[in-house]
Amino acid sequence: KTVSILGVAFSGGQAKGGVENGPQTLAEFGLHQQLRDLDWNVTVDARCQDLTHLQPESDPDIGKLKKPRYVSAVCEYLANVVEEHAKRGELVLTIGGDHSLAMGTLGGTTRAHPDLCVIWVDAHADINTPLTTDSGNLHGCPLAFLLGLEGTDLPEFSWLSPCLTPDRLVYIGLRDVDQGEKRILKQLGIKAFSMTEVDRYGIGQVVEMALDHVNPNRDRPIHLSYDVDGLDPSVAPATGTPVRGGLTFREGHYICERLHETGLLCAMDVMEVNPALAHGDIHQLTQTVAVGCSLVRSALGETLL
Ligand SMILES: N/C(=N\O)NCCC[NH3+]
Ligand SMILES: [Mn+2]
Ligand SMILES: [Mn+2]
Ligand SMILES: [Mn+2]
Repeated sequence: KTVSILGVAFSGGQAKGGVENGPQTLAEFGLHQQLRDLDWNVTVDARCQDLTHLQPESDPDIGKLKKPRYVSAVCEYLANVVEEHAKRGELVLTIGGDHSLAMGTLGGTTRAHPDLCVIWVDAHADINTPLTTDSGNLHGCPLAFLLGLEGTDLPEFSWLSPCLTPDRLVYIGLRDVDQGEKRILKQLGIKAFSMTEVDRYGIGQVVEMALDHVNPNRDRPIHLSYDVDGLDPSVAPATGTPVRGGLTFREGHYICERLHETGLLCAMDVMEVNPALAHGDIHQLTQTVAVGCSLVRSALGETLL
């Protein structure tokens, strides 16, 4: 079994510097060898390492959207690389970088696995459209583009055809959803297990209900898109938009352990690790990087016993 690791040093979907160093910090923490030790054949694809050459000379806002052409170009490139690895039957592991990259990862994996389902672990819904976004930061919008929602049919994103339907998406960990996003979730009937449901039912039940919703016969490939801010800030402090009341260390890992058990994981994204936001505290940095690596190990088969 082969896992292809794509480190994508990209921060264009949001405004805080440092998230582009996520991939390197996880690599330096030893992630690659850790996966080899779990009997994975690890290939590291460096093509997405540094995509700064894709940044256009000028990239004026489109409406509120910031750096639209840069984000689009990076995601288009990433989608092609992800597609290549996914079509070879490899598990595609993308280390970000900000969550706008999901337009690339899911853009690529859905070409190889059109019947896939998505488990989106995040404090945020990341489903703002160009019309509902406040900040214009595209890391808050990837799912709107992937679902082809109103206003996402921009010529600058013409390479990305809608590749996801609402019934194939389920969230775990939501607790900071914009008003416009709440409307969209309701209108589209998208299943979301917020932290309220995690507390009400427990993570074990939540993951089963999530799988029952998007993968009732347990026969669809699963793309796990993991924003580390889904975890509580006490667990993963070095991230751009921390929100209190998140998943515990164990809840965060249980999701990965359970998804490994399905044997259906085709891709995993680990997004929004920002080493620059450790508040100068080496422990907060190490803690966040360590949890990023352990989430991956759990999704790739590491067990406690
Ligand atoms: N981390 C973020 N998304 O996952 N930030 C953007 C969301 C703001 N509504
Ligand atoms: Mn996110
Ligand atoms: Mn988030
Ligand atoms: Mn709890």
